[in-house]
Amino acid sequence: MQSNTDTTATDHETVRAREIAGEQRHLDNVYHRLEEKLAEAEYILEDAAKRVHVGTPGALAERDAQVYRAGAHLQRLNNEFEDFLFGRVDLQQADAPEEHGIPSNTPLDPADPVVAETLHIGRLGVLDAEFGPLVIDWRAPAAAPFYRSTPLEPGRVLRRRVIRSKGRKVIGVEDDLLRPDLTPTLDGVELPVVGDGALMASLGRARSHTMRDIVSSIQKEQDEVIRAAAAGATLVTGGPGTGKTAVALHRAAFLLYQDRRRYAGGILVVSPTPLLVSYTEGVLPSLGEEGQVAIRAVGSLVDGIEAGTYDTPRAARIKGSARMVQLLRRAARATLELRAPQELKVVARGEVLRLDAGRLRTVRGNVVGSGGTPLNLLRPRARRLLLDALWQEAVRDLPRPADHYARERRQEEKESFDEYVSDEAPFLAFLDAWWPAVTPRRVLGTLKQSRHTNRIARGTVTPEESKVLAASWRHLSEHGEGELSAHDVALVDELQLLLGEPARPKFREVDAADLLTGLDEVTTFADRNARQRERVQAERTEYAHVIVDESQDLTPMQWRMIGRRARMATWTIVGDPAQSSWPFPQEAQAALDEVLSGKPRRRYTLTVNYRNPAEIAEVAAKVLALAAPGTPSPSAVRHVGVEPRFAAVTDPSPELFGAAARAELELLLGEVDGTVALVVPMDRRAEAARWTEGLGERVVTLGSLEAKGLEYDATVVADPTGIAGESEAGLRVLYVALTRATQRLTVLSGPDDLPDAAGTPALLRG
Ligand SMILES: Nc1ncnc2c1ncn2[C@@H]1O[C@H](COP(=O)(O)OP(=O)(O)OP(=O)(O)O)[C@@H](O)[C@H]1O
Repeated sequence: MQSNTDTTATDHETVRAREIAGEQRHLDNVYHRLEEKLAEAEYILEDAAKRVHVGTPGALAERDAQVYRAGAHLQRLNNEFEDFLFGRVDLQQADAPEEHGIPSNTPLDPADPVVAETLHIGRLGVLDAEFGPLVIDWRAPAAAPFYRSTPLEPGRVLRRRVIRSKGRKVIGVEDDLLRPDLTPTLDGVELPVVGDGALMASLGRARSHTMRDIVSSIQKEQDEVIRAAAAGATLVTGGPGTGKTAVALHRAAFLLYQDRRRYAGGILVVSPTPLLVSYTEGVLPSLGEEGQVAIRAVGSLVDGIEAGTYDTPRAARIKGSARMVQLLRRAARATLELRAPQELKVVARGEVLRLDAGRLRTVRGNVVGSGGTPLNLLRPRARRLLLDALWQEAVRDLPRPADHYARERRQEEKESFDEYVSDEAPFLAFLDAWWPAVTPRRVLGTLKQSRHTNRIARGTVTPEESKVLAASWRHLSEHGEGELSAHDVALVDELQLLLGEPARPKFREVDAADLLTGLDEVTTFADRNARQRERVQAERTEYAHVIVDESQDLTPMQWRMIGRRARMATWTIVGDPAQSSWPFPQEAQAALDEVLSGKPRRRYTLTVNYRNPAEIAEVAAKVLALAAPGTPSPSAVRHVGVEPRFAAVTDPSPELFGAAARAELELLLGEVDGTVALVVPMDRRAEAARWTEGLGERVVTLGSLEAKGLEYDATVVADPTGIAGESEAGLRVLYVALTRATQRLTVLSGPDDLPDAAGTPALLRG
């Protein structure tokens, strides 16, 4: 005979199985409909292809538009969605009819327990043959109650359900009853409630090397950010693990859904490291969005350059500072003048004409003027002013023309003089040497000479700082070839602006000063064509919306670089000042203010830590109190029942320390199913890579700055004192390292920071 508890358990299983079977029927209907839509899209494509012979421009344009729409539709339907259908809400009767497709969220009678409407939520909207909603796109206004309703503010929602499926098979449902005070009914039968809630189930899962979307469990405060209006700038702060990265990516998908035409202009997501880029890259495709969103590391924003080295904290601090603008301006000019010939000598009109060093200096000053035109674009102007100066030499001893006819004749002579001289080999060779095309890398190449750097840096950085800068570029060739850091990339971008693209000699050279004054001479088709091409190229570096992740780390120079790609854009900026590795927040804020200049801002704070269990969050909070006193810790939503482990190596030998780190990693590999990370000070990365050799793919070794934004099932933070002492921002970097784990944390200290009797190293005793 069965006991009472057994009976209850069996009943639960029966109810669960029945509910799963019900959702399976709905999912089968959805796939059936999707197949019909797929066939329709294929037909449209074929039909459009047949219309290739219809000749009128209007018909061809319509065909193109049709092909585009059908192709996009096909691509989205063909996407292999995991959990295509993931949510359901059962709603009370609304107090008002739908308006503009948005259902009222207020019940006619809050005490009415009857389910009047059921909505299913999924990654894409699917309509049945009668245009009734089979699935509502998660981004549609009608789906908002799924994310916004809470037991405190349930709106019309009686029950919220998360549906889990694999391929086409429903494998589980998790319910939240939002009106426990009522006994909701559907078709006269009590509404069953299955499972313990979806959020906890999803947070407890093992982590892999890629981030998952959170579409089935977005929380209310996160949903408000995702659906915030696009205009101006949306600024989001929140502690580690509060979902800032996840929210930022879901917001990109939301914006595309809401205004695909506008955001077809491109959404740029700026990430701090290539590691975080590859970690987050899969999220948007899993939401059905690809193509319009470019996720790029801050060191990869300039085409053709991939930052590959790290600066020392000292060098990074100088390179990131806005003082570099002035220094680079001078460096660009100095590079132009480097090895410039001191005399111009040409033979024309039967005599030798010369411009000496003093005269050349004056001409150069006039070329540059005060307009701030990029140096490379000034070459046509340099050519013209040199010709003018030579002409003055040529007519030095002639009387001034007396009347209009004489002036006209002189002008004609000047024109043939210009034509003759500008084709002369000595003049051309001089121009090449005196106004060479300068590349950003070439400028950096000159700065590796500390004496040169010191000379031009006067008043912008100290002699000692210029030595640090020069040392950081010592590995570059004279032309600046060699690996660059993420901070260098921002400098290259700034230089690109100061220098401009070198003029293209193929076309008539356009005087940039004329362009600036608005005087446009008669242009050839080639000119217009070339300019048009330049404009299109320039537009490719501009985006309609820019999302900045880990914004707290951006330097003023990096803000300037990103700002140049977002002149017309709206913004979403997420970050956590307490995790900042940039030591001068006020300077960075000033650069951001300049970039956002006058755009309206809306601010949000995320308060719940979904990553770290409370046991780990508590240790991190101690470091937070030191790193950013007064900053509140986000509250952790779960406990794992295991305290972080503190281990120590008393012997100073690096080998013993390495062996201990390896042993700790092996221990953790046995305790968790997913990934395990070892985080070490930046300058111990090479030795740490040796400690972990052969431990397999689940183990990752990271320098402290590389850990930004990433997460693992378990982490070993080795040499916390070393990490804290790396720079002025070291404690904040340590705070980042301590908040990467979803289940287990081990802190391994060396002899500099031995634990007390309770096992806690001095640094973490708080
Ligand atoms: N609503 C949610 N449902 C399920 N998981 C969530 C939810 N919100 C966040 N998470 C998970 O919590 C973890 C932390 O999220 P995320 O990396 O976006 O946080 P973050 O605020 O960017 O953290 P950090 O500042 O440390 O980089 C991720 O695994 C994410 O999937």
